[in-house]
Amino acid sequence: MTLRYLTAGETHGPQLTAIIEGLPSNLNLDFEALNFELARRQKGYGRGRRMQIEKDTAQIAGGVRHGYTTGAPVALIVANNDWTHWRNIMNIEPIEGTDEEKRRVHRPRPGHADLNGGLKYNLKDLRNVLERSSARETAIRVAVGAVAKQFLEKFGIKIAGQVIRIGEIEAPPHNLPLDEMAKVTEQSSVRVVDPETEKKMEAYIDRIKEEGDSIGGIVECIVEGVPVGLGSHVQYDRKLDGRIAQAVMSINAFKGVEIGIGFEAGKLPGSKVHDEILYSEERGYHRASNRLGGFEGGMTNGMPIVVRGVMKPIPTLYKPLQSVDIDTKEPFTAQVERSDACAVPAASVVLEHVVAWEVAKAFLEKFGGDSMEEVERNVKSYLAQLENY
Ligand SMILES: Cc1cc2nc3c(=O)[nH]c(=O)nc-3n(C[C@H](O)[C@H](O)[C@H](O)COP(=O)(O)O)c2cc1C
Ligand SMILES: C=C(O[C@@H]1CC(C(=O)O)=C[C@@H](OP(=O)(O)O)[C@H]1O)C(=O)O
Repeated sequence: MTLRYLTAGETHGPQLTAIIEGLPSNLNLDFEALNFELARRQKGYGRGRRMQIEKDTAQIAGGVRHGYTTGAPVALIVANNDWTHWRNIMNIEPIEGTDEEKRRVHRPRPGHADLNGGLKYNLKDLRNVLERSSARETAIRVAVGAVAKQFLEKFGIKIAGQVIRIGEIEAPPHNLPLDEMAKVTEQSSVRVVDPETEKKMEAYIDRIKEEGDSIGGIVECIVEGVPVGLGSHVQYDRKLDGRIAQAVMSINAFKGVEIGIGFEAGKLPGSKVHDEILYSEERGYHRASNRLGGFEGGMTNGMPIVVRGVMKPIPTLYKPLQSVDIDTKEPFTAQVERSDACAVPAASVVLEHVVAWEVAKAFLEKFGGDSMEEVERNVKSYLAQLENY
């Protein structure tokens, strides 16, 4: 059984829902850790007022008893506190009233899904598009990814993320071990290690906000402890680097993805790109460097997976941008309600979780098993095979 999930729910509807299928039984879930991940996603300098309304926690509505998975589908719910303010507007039953009362949206925002979704689904109320295209959905994706993260932790696989750039400000490189990096970035309002960079990024976001503008950036995620051989070279849709790229690009506002040195690889000769192969008794096969970010042939090579994604600036701007009213076909310059000015720190948490999911999925494909005990046996026997190779 492959691991899979679907989500449903609107940003101003009552809740977001996910169903995960294919998790082995007897996985002990730590609810506190799960909710901690949801809280992490809500933080970050530059977020709008919505995050003060929400206090995301996950409820489990199926597939878990006494803290352990049963092998049945796991149902997760994250409620929207803001729904109470949108009850009438989001009514599922038909309601009488004017457009104003229903708050019909007829002015599409450049950069958001509004116009394309309206045209494609033949919807004259663009709210029907934006409600689902909103990155509110990343809350439930983080809940799903947090379950995957906990599964991976049982096998010694750890994941952490950081912000690399916000607009013009780049974080300097550092050599902190993964655990340390996770601890330090957790204390940072912009998820960077260096306090000077944090200050600069905060000031930069303030300036952007004052100008009525928005800003994007670059985020990174590192996965350590991954065994050799997740994913496969034999078929395009089994290449794990390709699947991770798809997952990263599916995060709202992401416009690019890199594995390892990524686009730099196009500028350098092969001798400065490929990671030389070494062997020692204690470490077995390993690499002299990790420029390829843990992948060759769509398979993990045992080095840490390093993934970066670029987030464009938030589309909803206070600064007017030209658009066209779908009722009158007249141009207008958008005036806006509330929005995030910068959600890059939050996006770095989302990145960690979508990557965790893809790694967990590939892990279960490789090792199989209906219970944690069965997966553990399969992993152990594979690791013994590697040792004897
Ligand atoms: C964590 C996060 C928060 C976001 N917050 C906003 C926001 O407040 N306002 C907005 O217009 N877009 C926001 N976005 C981006 C939009 O959801 C995204 O641009 C939109 O769904 C269109 O999809 P696309 O940019 O991937 O093409 C956010 C994205 C993320 C990842
Ligand atoms: C709700 C979240 O992000 C939202 C993503 C979003 C968008 O258009 O993507 C727009 C904003 O929502 P609202 O229009 O209600 O202010 C953000 O707050 C969240 O991250 O939990």
